[in-house]
Amino acid sequence: MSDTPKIVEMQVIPVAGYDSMLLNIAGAHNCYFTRILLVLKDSEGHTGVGESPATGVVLKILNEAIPHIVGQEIGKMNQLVSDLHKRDLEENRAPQPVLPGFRPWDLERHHNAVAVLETALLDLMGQHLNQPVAQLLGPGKQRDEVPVLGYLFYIADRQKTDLAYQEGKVQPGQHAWYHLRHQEAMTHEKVVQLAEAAQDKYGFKDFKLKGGVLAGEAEIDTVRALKQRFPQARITVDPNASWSLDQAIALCKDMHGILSYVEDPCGAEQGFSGRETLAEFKRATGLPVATNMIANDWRQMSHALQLNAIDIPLADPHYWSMRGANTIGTLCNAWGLTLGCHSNNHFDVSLAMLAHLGVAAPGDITPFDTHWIWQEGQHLTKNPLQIKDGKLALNELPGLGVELDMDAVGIAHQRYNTMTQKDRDDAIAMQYLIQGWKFDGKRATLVR
Ligand SMILES: O=C(O)[C@H](O)[C@@H](O)[C@H](O)[C@@H](O)C(=O)O
Ligand SMILES: [Mg+2]
Repeated sequence: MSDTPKIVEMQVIPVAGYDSMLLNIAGAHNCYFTRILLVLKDSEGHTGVGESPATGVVLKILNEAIPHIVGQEIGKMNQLVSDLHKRDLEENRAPQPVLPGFRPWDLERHHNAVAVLETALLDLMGQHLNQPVAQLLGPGKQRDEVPVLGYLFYIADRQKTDLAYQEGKVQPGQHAWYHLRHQEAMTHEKVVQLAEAAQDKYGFKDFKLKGGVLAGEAEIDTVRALKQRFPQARITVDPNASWSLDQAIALCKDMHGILSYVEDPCGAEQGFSGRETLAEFKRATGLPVATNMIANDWRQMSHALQLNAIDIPLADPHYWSMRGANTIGTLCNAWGLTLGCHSNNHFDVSLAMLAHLGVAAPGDITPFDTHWIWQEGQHLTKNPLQIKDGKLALNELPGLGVELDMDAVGIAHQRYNTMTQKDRDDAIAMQYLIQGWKFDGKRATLVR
């Protein structure tokens, strides 16, 4: 049996990039977002990479995994991933520090370690086989392009803080989007202006509004304004389950033809799980439901499907893993559901991960989430994919198809090292806007 290449080096590199003061139920994004790059080098001279959300727990799990990975053959990928999953679960079972600004869907972050290892190994395996990662997922490549949506946020006034947000100064010849994405946008008009600039720059046909920020009625009015400006667009809103079931029904029941689907309109309440309240919401409104909060492992997924609670599972490869998310795509195709993909702020390695997942997903897919438009320009690879006409397309390279720009990675790593608060905590920036602000999953961020 011929050996496959051996892993000769494993680097775990936390990095930070600039972010805008984007608002959501957890508060306001700080001026930096953090990610982890996992870099594997093998005896054939190939470099495999993966990107993950960054928490101290994920860093700890990955760094402790190094001696278990280096020296192993890439052909043992499944064994290496499942062994790490077992160690990850043990880490999970240990009493976890309650993260500041803790949010129920943060738990999946701890599976990030397993997912990012699998991604880097798939990158190496693809290079060894001279195939794109998409061909190693499920039934292989299904399409050439992946539709992605314009992910819109209300943006707070960064000048009310002393945090190091980018000003986004108008540069001659630069697209207006690069200025607007740093400016306050708290009205329907300003959000529509963001959508117009994003559509002009990236060609989006569909939009998602991050809700859970203003009163539900105001956010529905913003959705109406977006639909009026872009009558052909599929539009959704995601209040991260901060609306009560009754409130969600009242806000959405008359939105047929305006909202194409709703993401996590409600969640656990009064002893009922989010799976149960979403099922009731669907029955009451007839609107399709997407989620990245209540169907985040196979046990939750089974209950969600038995209750007919969801239509669009947002399978994020950063916690399901690339192959886990692709399996959900297979399940969606067989069971009449529609695959979507959740995102957090990310760099261009994650952009490539989303693209390979989308290219290989069987059946119909809904436009994938991506936060890339908020970070585009901060490249950590030499050849980032581009969003054109609202779509992503793979390049011709094997594996993940990315080549790290180690100078840029070094700068982003240094930026991470300068940060005092490294784990995400949206309450910090939010407390500049509302003194003493605390996270409350059932109260919109600015409704205090
Ligand atoms: O503020 C954000 O970037 C979003 O609220 C995310 O934290 C969140 O996970 C979002 O992407 C989602 O779809 O729920
Ligand atoms: Mg969501």
